[in-house]
Formats: sequence, C-alpha cells, structure tokens
Amino acid sequence: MDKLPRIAVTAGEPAGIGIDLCVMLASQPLSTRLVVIADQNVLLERARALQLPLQLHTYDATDWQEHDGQHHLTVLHLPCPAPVLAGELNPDNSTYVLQTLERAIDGCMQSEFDAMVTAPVHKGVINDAGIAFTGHTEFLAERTATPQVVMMLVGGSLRVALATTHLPLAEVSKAITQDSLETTIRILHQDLVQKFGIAQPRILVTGLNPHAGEGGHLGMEEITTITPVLERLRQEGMQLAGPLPADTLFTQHNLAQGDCVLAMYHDQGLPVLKHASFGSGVNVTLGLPMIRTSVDHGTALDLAGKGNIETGSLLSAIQLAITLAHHRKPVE
Ligand SMILES: NC(=O)C1=CN([C@@H]2O[C@H](COP(=O)(O)OP(=O)(O)OC[C@H]3O[C@@H](n4cnc5c(N)ncnc54)[C@H](O)[C@@H]3O)[C@@H](O)[C@H]2O)C=CC1
Ligand SMILES: NCC(=O)COP(=O)(O)O
Repeated sequence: MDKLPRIAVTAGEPAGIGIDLCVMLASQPLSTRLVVIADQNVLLERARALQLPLQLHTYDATDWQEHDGQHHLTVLHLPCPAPVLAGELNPDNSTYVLQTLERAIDGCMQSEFDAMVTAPVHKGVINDAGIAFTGHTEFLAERTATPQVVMMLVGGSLRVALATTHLPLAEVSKAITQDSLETTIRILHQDLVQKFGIAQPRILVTGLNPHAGEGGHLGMEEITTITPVLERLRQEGMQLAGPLPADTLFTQHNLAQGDCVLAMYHDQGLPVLKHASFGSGVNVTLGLPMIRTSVDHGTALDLAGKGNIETGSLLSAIQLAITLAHHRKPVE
C-alpha cells in the first residue's frame, strides 16, 4: 500500500460514548486517512456539551486528507431519525446505527475503505426496536456472506479468541460441534499467521467444563468434541495445547507457552482479558474478507456527554486497523 490507509469509523449508538470518542478523535493526529460515519449534528452537539473544538468536513471519496488532529473530522453524514439525548437510549435510532455499519461494510467490500473500526453499539436497544441483533461480529458475517468468523480480543500481552460469541450460556455446549470448532481453529491459525505474522502459532485451547471435564466426570465435551478436533489438526502440524482447565490456563506460566488462548465462550475468556487491559484492548474479527477492529468496551451510557472517558481502546483499534491494512496482501 503506497498511500495512507483509508479507515471508516462507525460512531455506534448515538446516546453512548461512541460519539464522544469520535469528537475526541478530532484532536488526535494519526498516520492515516479517516472518515467517521455518523450524524454530523449529533457530533457537533456533543462537542458543544463536552466543550471541545470540532470542525467537520464533508466526506468526498475523491479527496481524502490525512487525519491531522487539528480538531478536524471528516464525516460521512447519515441522519438520525429521532432526537439524541446523551445517555438515553431511543429504539427509533436503531435503524440509523445499522445503516452506519452497512455503509462501512459495503465501502470496505468495494475497496472504498481499507478497514472499518467500530465504536460501541447497544445490542439491547436494537433488539427493542424489533431487529434481531447479537453483535457486530455476527452482523459482519451475515452482511459479507461469511459462514463462520472468529472474535479475538487483543490486550496487553494477551490474545483471546472465542469458539462461540454472543450466546446464552445454555446454548453454548450444543453450538460447539467438531465441525464448528475445527473451522474456528483453522480461521484462527490462518489469521495469526497471515495477519499477525506468527509463523507457527501456539494456540492454548480451554476445555468447556470445570477442570476440562475431570476425565469425563464433570462433562463429556472435552472427550467427545474438543480432543478429537485437536488431535486431527495436530496431524497437520498445528501447535495446539489442550483441552486445558480454564481456571489455571490464565496463569503467567501457562500463558507464556502460547501465542493465543482459544476460550469456548464469551465469559470464559473475556473477563481475563478485560481485567488485564480494559480501556486499551482491541476486538478484531477474524475470517472476514475485510478488516474490522473495534473497541473493547461498551456504550458507557453513564459517561456519555460528560467527558472523562478513556480513548485508548479506540486509538488502539485504529492503530491495529492501520497495521493490518498495511500488511494486507492485494486480493488475487
Ligand atoms: N463493541 C461493542 O459494540 C460493544 C458493545 N457493548 C454493549 O454496550 C452496552 C453496555 O455494556 P456494559 O456491559 O455496561 O459495558 P460498558 O463497557 O459500556 O461499561 C462497563 C463500565 O466501564 C465503563 N467504561 C466503558 N467504556 C469506558 C471508557 N472508554 N472510558 C471510561 N469508562 C468506560 C462504564 O462507564 C461502565 O462503568 C451493552 O449493550 C453491550 O452489548 C459491550 C461491549 C462491546
Ligand atoms: N464483548 C465483546 C462484544 O460484545 C463486542 O461484540 P461485537 O459487537 O464486536 O460483536
């Protein structure tokens, strides 16, 4: 890539801190070209509430500028249908939130953008609007017609990927089949090699049950599902440890043996990562035909419009998107 990457940032739920983060981004120089997809009036109003300087430029796909950090922001304006009050959710704005995502995804798929970075959405209010939605990860998979993707969070020295994403706990066991787990590990392995430059990734795989099933006395999934997949993929040369008891896998000694942990479900892996790096971690979707990174936190409605929020996760997400965009091989 001979020019600076073109990054589309979606501002997320308009009542949340995604808008504040985008306003604050205007004062942060970055070695990239950047467009925020959001309602321009909501951005201006939030800047006034935060008493921060902000000058908007209308997005022009033929005239990208470097993001200079001099209080300028390039905006691709999509209007919110309902008034926005910081901290107060309104289901009438959910279609707008999804339109910002669709615009960014379509732009990435058509090579208008090199990557998309997402500020947080509120999953509950989108569902309150009558739209089935579990997360960006699943939405991106559907919109790009990708049968399976993998959520991975990167924070500090940790990488934690998940075998399942946003599922009620009661549905996790049956969602992990030999086929789904094998595909997850293949995607994870491939992207660690190709996108993260790890020639021979060592993946530490958790069990599902306490003590990785205690030899079948505390659950059978390790024996019937996880172990056969790991044995099969080891035959291909993949370096896979496990299934390992999740409670002791995250000790420093054990983590030093791997490049990435594959946890079986959301709350098995992410609390550890967020404990280690909340506010500077990055969520990256693997297996997509495009680059997508995201903040590690949610909409923080309690803080919207008040100032005093951490921008580290958004900046890290943009930085990772820039790095991945520079490394991306041209599509063949
Ligand atoms: N990438 C995304 O779109 C994500 C969206 N969410 C959604 O966000 C909504 C709220 O989720 P919660 O569990 O309440 O998590 P949350 O991350 O919004 O808030 C948890 C705590 O962290 C604080 N916090 C979050 N971000 C912060 C920041 N940048 N600086 C300072 N403090 C910050 C909040 O004030 C709150 O005390 C949910 O609907 C959830 O689904 C959650 C995680 C990621
Ligand atoms: N805990 C991660 C999270 O909820 C973000 O998910 P997604 O919206 O990026 O799929």
